Amino acid sequence: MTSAPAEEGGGALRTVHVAGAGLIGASVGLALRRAGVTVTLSDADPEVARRAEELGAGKAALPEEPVDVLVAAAPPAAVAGVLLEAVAAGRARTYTDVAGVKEGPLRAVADAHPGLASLVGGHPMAGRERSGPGAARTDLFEGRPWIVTPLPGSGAEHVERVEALALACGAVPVRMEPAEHDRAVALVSHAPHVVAALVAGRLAAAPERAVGVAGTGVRDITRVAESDPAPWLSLLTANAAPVAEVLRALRADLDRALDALDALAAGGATTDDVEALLRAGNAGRQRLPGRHGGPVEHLATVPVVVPDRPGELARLLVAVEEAGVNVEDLEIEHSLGQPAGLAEVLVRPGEADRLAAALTAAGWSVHR
Ligand SMILES: NC(=O)C1=CN([C@@H]2O[C@H](COP(=O)(O)OP(=O)(O)OC[C@H]3O[C@@H](n4cnc5c(N)ncnc54)[C@H](O)[C@@H]3O)[C@@H](O)[C@H]2O)C=CC1
Ligand SMILES: O=C(O)C(=O)Cc1ccc(O)cc1
Repeated sequence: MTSAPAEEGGGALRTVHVAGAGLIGASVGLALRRAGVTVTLSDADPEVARRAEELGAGKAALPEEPVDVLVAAAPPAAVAGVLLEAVAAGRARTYTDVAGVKEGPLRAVADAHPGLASLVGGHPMAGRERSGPGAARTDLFEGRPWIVTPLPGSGAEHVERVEALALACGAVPVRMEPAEHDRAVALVSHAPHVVAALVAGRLAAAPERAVGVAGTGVRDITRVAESDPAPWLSLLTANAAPVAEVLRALRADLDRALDALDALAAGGATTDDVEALLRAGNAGRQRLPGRHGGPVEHLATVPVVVPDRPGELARLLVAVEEAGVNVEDLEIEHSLGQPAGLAEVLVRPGEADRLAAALTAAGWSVHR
């Protein structure tokens, strides 16, 4: 679908060049093309740019004229080099990036060009565990925060143009200073990643019989530990000090939890301290915004037994559609060798009873 060029702030956004056509660069290209923007793409590996073009993310070429915005979508360690080359070649009116750390890469460019008004950092808070253009999605940024980090020298029109870029990608722009950004992502993304890796690492050499009885809790808390280490190594290298600060505070919490558990194990202590840490967890989790950046959406789960036969899941989804209910999310629990799996259909709370009744009437086994 193509619409008129994106109009919000800083004038219309008509032309964008994306340097780095991997997961994020190609997703930016796809989203901008959907918004009617003309996109050109380049990559250190021309084959990657060609694949992104094939998927519809833009034309694999350098721009012939300066574009409205150049987006550096290379790994964090390469971003400053990409921006410096582009600024030297005069490729755009406004320059931005999407790297997951902001202070280091932006300072390197600002140091070479003090007071450069056309430079504004950016970081979409959306990603996937896979990389490369083949993993790109047009709707990757839909409803997600896109952190925009102006520098002291950034001009207002350039900040607005980067916000227009975020909006054209379907994201919600949020302004922060680079250092505030780096502390925030250390807290909500980088340190949690390290903790997930540490928890999952405990399982690596554990007895098979213990790992074999794992349920959904440990899967939930270790999901991101499945990611390719390379991009996370770049992020942790570039944001080491803020991440260490979060982990040091966590170490103090862990020491308090140990004291409380040791006291319980020794007998005679109350459960107050352990309860306090569990309640602090409830309070923190409650503060996480929902998928669209608003308050947490509490979805209702309708668990349905799905026989392990080809086409059964598709048949279930058709039955949900026939019930007139929108699927907000879908999770599948399935153990090897079992003749059936459990599909957890997540729907708006007001619709769960109606869906359960409709599926039961249609012959599905609903576990509620
Ligand atoms: N993967 C994720 O979940 C997210 C990543 N980001 C940021 O997006 C940026 C790109 O990450 P991904 O798309 O995930 O990685 P990716 O590995 O899918 O793509 C990066 C691309 O940059 C290219 N590249 C490397 N050096 C280059 C250079 N000097 N000039 C031009 N292209 C170059 C690589 O060949 C590769 O195709 C990173 O800075 C990352 O921090 C931001 C939000 C989420
Ligand atoms: O880790 C997270 O919180 C994500 O939601 C995915 C992600 C990974 C890397 C980024 O730079 C930004 C977002």
